[in-house]
Amino acid sequence: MRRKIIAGNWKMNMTPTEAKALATTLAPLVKNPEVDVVYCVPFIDIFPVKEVIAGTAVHLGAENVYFEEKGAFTGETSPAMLKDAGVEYVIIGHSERREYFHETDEIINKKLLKLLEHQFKPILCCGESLAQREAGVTMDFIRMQLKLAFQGVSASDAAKVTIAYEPIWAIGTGKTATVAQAEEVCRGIRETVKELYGEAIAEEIRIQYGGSMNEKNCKELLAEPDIDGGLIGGASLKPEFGHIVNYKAL
Ligand SMILES: O=C[C@H](O)COP(=O)(O)O
Repeated sequence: MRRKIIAGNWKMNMTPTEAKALATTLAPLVKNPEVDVVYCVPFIDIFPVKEVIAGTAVHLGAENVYFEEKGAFTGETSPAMLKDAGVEYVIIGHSERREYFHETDEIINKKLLKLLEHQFKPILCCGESLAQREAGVTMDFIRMQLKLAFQGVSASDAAKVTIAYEPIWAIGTGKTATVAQAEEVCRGIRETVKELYGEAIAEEIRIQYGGSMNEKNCKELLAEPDIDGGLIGGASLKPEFGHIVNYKAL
């Protein structure tokens, strides 16, 4: 039985002071022993958030990483830096990074390999645009994204990855995929993992849905057999995140 994983992606929100206040507000709300809860926060918020979640069950995550070990890469953050700061999960391949920062599948593959080398738990995002959905190529596109991202990754390492399915048209738009659409793609992702690594890894790997998930739609989405959690943007910045973590009680 896969454990659910509900992660907040705070994106470029929250100054260190605000981050500390948010983590403090959320502290009494995010308790659910059945769920892995992760806060993926901007680099500059890692230390203040770490201080607040110390001694709780909340896991610390980052929103990005660079794939080189160290050196003249102004503005970048290495895996060793994140490891030393206590980060456990790292988001890679988010559509915002692909679109605004021109991250290619090749870059995402390098990041995935580097994170696994350093024993992180990567959260690998994938998802189609509206044009791709309307053209009927959603699953072909995602299958390609996954095959490229997982190049060179061993089966035992693959199981450590969480895959986040995020339809681009649903991110921050208030337009959630229907439960059937989300489950269909998450099942397709599991089938792709099975093609790549076999049934045992496909059954083990966790797949999240992300895209306008909120306290109103999370219970239904999380009840689906292939949706093992959520990657939450907007709603992770509010007390609502606590309700999502306790989705069974909604
Ligand atoms: O990483 C999170 C997603 O991009 C979803 O963002 P959202 O919940 O604001 O739509």
